[in-house]
Amino acid sequence: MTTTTEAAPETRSFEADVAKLLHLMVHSVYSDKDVFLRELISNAADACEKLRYEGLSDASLLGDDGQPRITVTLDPKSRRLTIEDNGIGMSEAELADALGTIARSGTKAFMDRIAGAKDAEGSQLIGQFGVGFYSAFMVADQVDVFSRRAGADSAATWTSDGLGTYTIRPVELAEAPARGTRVVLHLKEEAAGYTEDYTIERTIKTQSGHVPVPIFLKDAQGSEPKQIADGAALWTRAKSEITADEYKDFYRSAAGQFDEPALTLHYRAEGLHEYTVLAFIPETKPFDLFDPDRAGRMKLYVRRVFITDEAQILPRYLRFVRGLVDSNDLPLNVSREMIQESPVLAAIQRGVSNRVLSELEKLAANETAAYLKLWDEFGPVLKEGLYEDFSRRETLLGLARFKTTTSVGEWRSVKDYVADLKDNQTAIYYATGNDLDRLATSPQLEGFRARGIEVLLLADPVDSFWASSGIDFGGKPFKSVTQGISDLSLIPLADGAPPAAEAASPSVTGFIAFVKATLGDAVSDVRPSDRLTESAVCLVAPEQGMDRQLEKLLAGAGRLDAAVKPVLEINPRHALVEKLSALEESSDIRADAAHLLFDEARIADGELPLDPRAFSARLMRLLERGTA
Ligand SMILES: Nc1ncnc2c1ncn2[C@@H]1O[C@H](COP(=O)(O)OP(=O)(O)OP(=O)(O)O)[C@@H](O)[C@H]1O
Repeated sequence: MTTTTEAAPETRSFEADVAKLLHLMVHSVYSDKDVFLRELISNAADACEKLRYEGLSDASLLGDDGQPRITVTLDPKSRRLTIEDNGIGMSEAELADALGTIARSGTKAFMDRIAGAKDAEGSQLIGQFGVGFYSAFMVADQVDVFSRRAGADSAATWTSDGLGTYTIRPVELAEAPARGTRVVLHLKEEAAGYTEDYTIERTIKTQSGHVPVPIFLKDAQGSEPKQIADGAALWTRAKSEITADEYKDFYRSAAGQFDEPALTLHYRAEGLHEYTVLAFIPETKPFDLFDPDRAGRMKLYVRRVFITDEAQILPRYLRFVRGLVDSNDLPLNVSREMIQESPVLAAIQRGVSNRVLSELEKLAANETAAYLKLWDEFGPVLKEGLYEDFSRRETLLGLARFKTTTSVGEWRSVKDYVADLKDNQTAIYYATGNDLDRLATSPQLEGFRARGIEVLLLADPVDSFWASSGIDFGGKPFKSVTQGISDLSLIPLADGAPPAAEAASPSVTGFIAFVKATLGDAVSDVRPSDRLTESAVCLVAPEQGMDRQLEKLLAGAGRLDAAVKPVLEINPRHALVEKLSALEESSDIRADAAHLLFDEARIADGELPLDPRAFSARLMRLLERGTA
């Protein structure tokens, strides 16, 4: 006999993020409300799988009920829908923790995005988020959860109307399941359809027919439960017997995604190690793909028992792949930590990673359009591998696709690029920046265009890092267009004009020396440019310096103490430069012009003038002269 029911119920407020999420959920125009059932069944199945795992080391947790089961009960009269499992259950503290907060990372940022989105877009975003337990409030105006943790001799209940607070109190054991969790939905009037036998059976079969726990349906209190899903793990069946729809449903329920899988990979590895892989590449990016805390989403099973989803089966740059690996060789009765260190797991990690990449290669070779769509979504993540995974660098570079100065919006591979090298071209040139359109018009590219040299336009933040990490393709190094004296002078201009140094007249050479003396320490050099054909000036990095974009990124993140002084390049053929060079040496316009040219180059690079006040004073002076 327990006395727990005498304890007063405790009412608590939801964490701010939950309250926001609930508000969004209830008010969303989200049309596909059926997903609440998928979410609750997936939680119930997870709970059964957790128990199966804990039961391995402590059989007493299973007691005399070793068969995992999910039971859905319909009660049209009182408009209630109940989902019950005999899984791991939750203690009172766990109830408060799990159903009062949101543990997932990136939630805050996600909420802000939804709040800023328009209606239709917002509901699409909710879809990407994987709505979780709280989706119950899309169809219910009250939710009661009764739970008893496996092995515990107490039970508790959680109840809420989803409007800001929830209440938790201990309950008599008889009120809760003997083990596990019962979720009771008090359905809203317009959601009464969810007590219809046919609707629920169809919804469960399509959404959750392949969860690895059997599902039973009871069509009224007390009636005999009917099994509607057998809990056979889909991945153990032969590939030839599984339809595309079955894969899709499994993917959706396992990954909590709403899209179609862009690529499905199902195979059995045999030989030294035996394991089955069922993995999916989604069609669209999950919302938290770039959240630094986002871990991989591949589950590890051992002989159909779920072990962990933290085994990092795939490297970080493949974190968009969802699915599972079921191993036959890993020991079941060791801790998760020991499994992490097992050489078998290391072999699986290697094998699966290589296989995913080789499937991507195949797709790239055989189904270009599908591959490019996938690259569009996940390319920026895959490119992280170029500096994180040296052993697979070549493969990853082969998979990479780029927009370039000559590709007119199409994607090009490095192989395509190298096939079109100009005579004497010894490097693969690239320009980095934040924005593709602005990059395409940057002055540094002019000389490359004028020589017909293709330049890769790299606009993802990750690009500055890998591109400047000493990477090459077939012996051709990657070189930034802002870096060093490029070997451009060796490649003739399309119009046959001579290289810059030869093009510079003595007066221009004199003017360049004057600019250098005037700017002093602000620059590391001033020189005639082979890069420029239309603009008068641009900034580049010195020969040994870092790519300018990378330097800016590092300096912005406080990771660089003193930025290296840039080189100012001057176009000796530019009309303005010729005019300035022709001015009397005593002309006081020359000094102002030297500073203004430097500031102009900074602005073209997306920076502020070095000294904004001095800049405007100089500009004013020149304008006044011009209008005098
Ligand atoms: N039936 C259940 N049995 C045991 N614990 C549960 C059950 N339902 C929910 N929980 C607990 O509540 C937590 C929150 O559930 P919720 O569905 O919101 O998110 P999640 O399952 O962690 O994430 P996701 O929906 O992305 O898979 C779960 O992580 C789990 O700890």
